[in-house]
Amino acid sequence: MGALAPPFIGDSWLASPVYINPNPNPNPNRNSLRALSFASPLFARCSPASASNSNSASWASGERWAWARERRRGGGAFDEIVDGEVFKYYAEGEWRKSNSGKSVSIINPTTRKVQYKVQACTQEEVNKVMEAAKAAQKAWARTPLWKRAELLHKAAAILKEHRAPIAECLVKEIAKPAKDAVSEVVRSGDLVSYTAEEGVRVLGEGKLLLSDSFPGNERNKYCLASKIPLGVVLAIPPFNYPVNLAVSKIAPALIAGNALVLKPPTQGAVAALHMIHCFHLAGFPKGLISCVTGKGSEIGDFLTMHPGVNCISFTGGDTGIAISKKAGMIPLQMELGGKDACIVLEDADLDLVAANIVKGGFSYSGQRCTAVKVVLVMESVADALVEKVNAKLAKLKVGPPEEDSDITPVVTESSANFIEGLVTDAKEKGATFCQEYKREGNLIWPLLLDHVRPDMRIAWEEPFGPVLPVIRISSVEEGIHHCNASNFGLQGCVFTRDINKAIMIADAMETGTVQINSAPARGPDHFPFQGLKDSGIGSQGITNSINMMTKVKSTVINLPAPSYTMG
Ligand SMILES: NC(=O)C1=CN([C@@H]2O[C@H](COP(=O)(O)OP(=O)(O)OC[C@H]3O[C@@H](n4cnc5c(N)ncnc54)[C@H](OP(=O)(O)O)[C@@H]3O)[C@@H](O)[C@H]2O)C=CC1
Ligand SMILES: O=C(O)[C@H](O)COP(=O)(O)O
Repeated sequence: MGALAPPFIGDSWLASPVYINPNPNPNPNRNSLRALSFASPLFARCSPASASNSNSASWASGERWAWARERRRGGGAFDEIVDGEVFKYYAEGEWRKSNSGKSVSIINPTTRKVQYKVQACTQEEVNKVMEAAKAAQKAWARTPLWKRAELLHKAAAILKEHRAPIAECLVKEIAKPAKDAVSEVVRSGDLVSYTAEEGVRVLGEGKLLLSDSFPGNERNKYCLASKIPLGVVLAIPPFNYPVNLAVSKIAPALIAGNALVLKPPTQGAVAALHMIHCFHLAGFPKGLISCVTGKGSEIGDFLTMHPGVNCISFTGGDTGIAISKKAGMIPLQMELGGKDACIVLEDADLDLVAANIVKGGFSYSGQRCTAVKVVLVMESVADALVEKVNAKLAKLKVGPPEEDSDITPVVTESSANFIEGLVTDAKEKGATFCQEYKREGNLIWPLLLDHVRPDMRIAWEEPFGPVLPVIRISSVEEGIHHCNASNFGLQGCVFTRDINKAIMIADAMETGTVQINSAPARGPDHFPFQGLKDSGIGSQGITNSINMMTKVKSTVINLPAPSYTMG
């Protein structure tokens, strides 16, 4: 392995490349991949030169200068979160190095080189964080609601102020297109502010129940029910929204009076650490918020089975199913995978459908749980729809995230290999390729697969990449049947001009949300967001998350004799 230069240490960083690799052929896997691809007639691959600048030396140096500019915009605010070449973890209000002496590397999906390193925290460090969280939570629960809200508003403002350096991390760690990366941070600030306001409303109210409304009772008991915190909330977000899906757990937990321990995804951890620093700068009490880093496969079980955890809010893949079996008797909020179906009827506005399929299926290269993941279109309009979608796909810009390309490299090489496996299976089983399959490293060109049949893996599995299957159906019932036969049930959508039909189809689809005449989406962030079946447990969205991170406490006033208030 080559020597790592500090990711950004003042001016000295400017002089050194992000990664100094003495090996002229640093990525042996890349050659083996290429050998594999050229061996197969299916795959026409681009040479490195033809791949939209993705690896060129000039781009690499331009990239470093842009990075340095962003760094300066951060104004040194983030200096204390990094030590040498490794980012610190956050515990008891401080940025610390792990005693493990080990780090975890974060690979830039575009360059496929080490971009950052984070601490590999130990079990002992997790124990300490949990103890501190428990102690801090007691005091926090006694902090007036308006003060909690005030701090959250402050954190939101700091987060938005530092959107540029945080967005830059998202670009480098998860290859999120530059504009989308900024949007993620701004959206996160808005989410935190909205949560503060909503929390004041939702948690500022309780319920009064009078006993004489239940048969056989007089009015001698008054029940006062209010919402109280759970204790320590463990938040585990996925790589695709490491900031937004972290704050969507952090803000509701905090406003409700809980302490919060964050385990960020490895890809996206540095963006998450920057975001946590914004909460630190806002002045939250020591120990209330912590962020422990390390591979989920190594510290995940220790965290999720820790006796100090009173609630887990998780977003990710099948890992969530395993967590739910091990977690014990604590509330769980799980948002897992999806195979979001798009049902297209004969009377649909095909231009609208095509625009939504391209945006819904291919934005962030299909790496969204709410991406359109299978199109179920009536045979009579299928040719016309496929033609319109293909015309739009041809206009997408494919390349590095720094250039704000529409299609950027997928998050890891193993993810790209998985996607390729689905494509190979579809090819072998006779799907029609509307475009040539192309791949350069982790970068996969957008691909529409027509005439997909249920015996193909892509009909059921989520690629989490820019590959979309089209299944032609001869009846609406066939489309609903395919949607409901999936083990997932996150979102779905239906396109028709007939609102009565749309509502009946929406009712019949076994998914947490159905969008009528638009692609699936989680936002706006205060809308309820939930998955049925293997897609999740519970519901998110700001109000639902606040409620989920509380429990109800009742105090009953027992009068010696019935008492009725007079008008
Ligand atoms: N429904 C939804 O809202 C969303 C669903 N997804 C789904 O997530 C998948 C892709 O995201 P991805 O991040 O790869 O998902 P993963 O399930 O692999 O990882 C999600 C998070 O869990 C952590 N983790 C891994 N192993 C464990 C463990 N044993 N215990 C506790 N935590 C663990 C990961 O950390 P580390 O990175 O260190 O491994 C990461 O922070 C897709 O299947 C997609 O459908 C993604 C986004 C949203
Ligand atoms: O994690 C995901 O993929 C999301 O929760 C989807 O959010 P979006 O619909 O806003 O992209």
